[in-house]
Amino acid sequence: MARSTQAVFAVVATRALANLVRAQLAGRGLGVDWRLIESSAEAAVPELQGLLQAGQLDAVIAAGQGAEQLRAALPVPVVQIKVSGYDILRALAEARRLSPRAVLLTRRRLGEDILALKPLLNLDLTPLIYDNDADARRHLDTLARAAQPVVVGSSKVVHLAAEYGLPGVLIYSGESILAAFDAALELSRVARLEEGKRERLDRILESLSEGVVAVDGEGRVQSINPALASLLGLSAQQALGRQLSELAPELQLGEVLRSGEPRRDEVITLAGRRLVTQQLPLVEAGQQVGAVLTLQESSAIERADRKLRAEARKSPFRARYALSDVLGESAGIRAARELAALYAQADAAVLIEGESGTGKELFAQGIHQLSRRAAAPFVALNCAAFPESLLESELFGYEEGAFTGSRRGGKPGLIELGDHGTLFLDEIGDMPLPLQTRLLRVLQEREVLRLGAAEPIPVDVRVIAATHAKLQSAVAAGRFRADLFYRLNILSLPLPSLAARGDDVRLLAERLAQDALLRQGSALPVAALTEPLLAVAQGHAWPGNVRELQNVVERMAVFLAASGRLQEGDVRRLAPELLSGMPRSDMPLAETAEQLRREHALAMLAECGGDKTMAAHRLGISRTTLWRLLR
Ligand SMILES: Nc1ncnc2c1ncn2[C@@H]1O[C@H](COP(=O)(O)OP(=O)(O)OP(=O)(O)O)[C@@H](O)[C@H]1O
Repeated sequence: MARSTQAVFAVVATRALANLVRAQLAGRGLGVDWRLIESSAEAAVPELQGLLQAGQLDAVIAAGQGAEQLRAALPVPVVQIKVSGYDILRALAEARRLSPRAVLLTRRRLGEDILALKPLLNLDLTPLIYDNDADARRHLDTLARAAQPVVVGSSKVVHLAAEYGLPGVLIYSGESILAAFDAALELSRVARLEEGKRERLDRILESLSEGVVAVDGEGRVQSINPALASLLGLSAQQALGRQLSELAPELQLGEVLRSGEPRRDEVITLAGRRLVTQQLPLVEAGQQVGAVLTLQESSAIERADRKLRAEARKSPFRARYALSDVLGESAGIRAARELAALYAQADAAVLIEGESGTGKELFAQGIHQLSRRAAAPFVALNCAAFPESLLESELFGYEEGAFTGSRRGGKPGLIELGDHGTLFLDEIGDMPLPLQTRLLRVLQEREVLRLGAAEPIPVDVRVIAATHAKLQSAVAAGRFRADLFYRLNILSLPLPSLAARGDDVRLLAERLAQDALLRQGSALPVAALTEPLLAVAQGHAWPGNVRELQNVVERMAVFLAASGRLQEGDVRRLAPELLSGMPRSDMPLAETAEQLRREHALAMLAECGGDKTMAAHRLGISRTTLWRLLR
């Protein structure tokens, strides 16, 4: 249906009103296309329907009962020309000019308050009501025989009055007609907006490969998209208005219509296909007005699920930490942070040396995040965690058929997946010699050869390697290739152990405790955890560094959140490793002996369940000596 760009109105009016419309509207720029149908409402219906089908009708304007009839017959806005108080006054004044007597002949009582002003008009006015044409004629016949007044009324009344030789005055005014045009303009503007929205929605529904159907409160199809209609072997047009359950008994929305509750992910079989349905109530202004059902092929969902999982597998290739996540204010950690920030600006290989748990991966991520490679992948691999063959295929990937059981289409290795990004190789010292040779080739040639492949693939990765042991001794022992060592150790970043970081232990313990308590949902102050912990851990060597501290804090937080209180005795019981730790290598001998004595005493105290008298007795010392030791 071609639609005209300008709004098109039809005015339906008879005789006197038609003349007024012509006189009022001719030559006026109304910004609309309008036509006058000079006939009764009933007789105008076929012509109006024709206009509607041709897309040439936005609104109809008519008067009185005719407007009501047209509203019932047409699916377009119908605006009624209203009679205002001013119209009545104007018509009565006009009547007064023609005669001192007038009759207001209308279907309904009109302008009661205006009629109250009758004495002012100096007019002998009688209001009369009529029901139908015969009734109107009866009144007019009586009037013609007797008083011979002027008759004020609708177009039809004026026409009938003329038949009885009575002068008539039309009750409508030009202003009422213009007001009706304004109302029609507004209505058609809103209707066009609504239609535009509906059309857009239809286009969207048409473009969906999923089936969609909406029903009204009685389960009748209000809207259906071609995907579902064709599944049902119908056109959308054929399905409209019919009961959905008749079209396809498998598609049930009755339960949703009854309960107003959505039903999700139900599996049905329709036309021999396994489909997953979603059924939702349709609610407008708080009222349930129907329900909507969508259908999707289960195989499409499975495909999407596989794809999502594959995507999710890729996401670990992102760095989660920045250098700002490296906590600590000790000179050692500050220097390391500054060095790392500097290295981030370069693109050469970095070798991070530090004990286990000192934050080597954290620093590697931080460097990547601050480097020009930040938007590309950060791929981490622990070389100590895999046997040689697996490590090789993980790193370099393989071609289809490279070995029995190799995946179809082959598999890219981490070096390839880290293209344009950073490859973090933890525990590089544990990399077997043959793989060291292959890695060296990647770094020299900037290309990777998948296992079983003939052609290398160019790659651009920055390598950050890490080691807990001095790599140089592995080189000296012949376990690590010297040339690879020099390739990796261009920028070297030594990380201090936690024990060498002084006050950082407290700072880290406090920050970690804060996070751990939050995770436990505890509102207890951080000091309730850190004070007893740090008191017991004094002098502890922290061989597991920050990771060890993290674990201990986590354990204490769980206990504290559950019991509401943490005492030194609890710490000793929960973290006995804090007592049996080896003295640190950088301690003077006197301190070492002191620490060993204290730890032994603490262990005994823990064994005695915190009973100091018993612990002192078993240690063979006085309570005072024990107290001094533990101070
Ligand atoms: N300075 C620090 N500030 C905050 N958290 C830290 C710091 N150092 C380490 N961590 C945390 O300690 C844990 C261990 O760090 P990371 O894995 O980086 O250490 P690593 O040296 O790579 O250990 P490993 O050699 O055992 O793999 C991580 O959870 C990390 O976030």
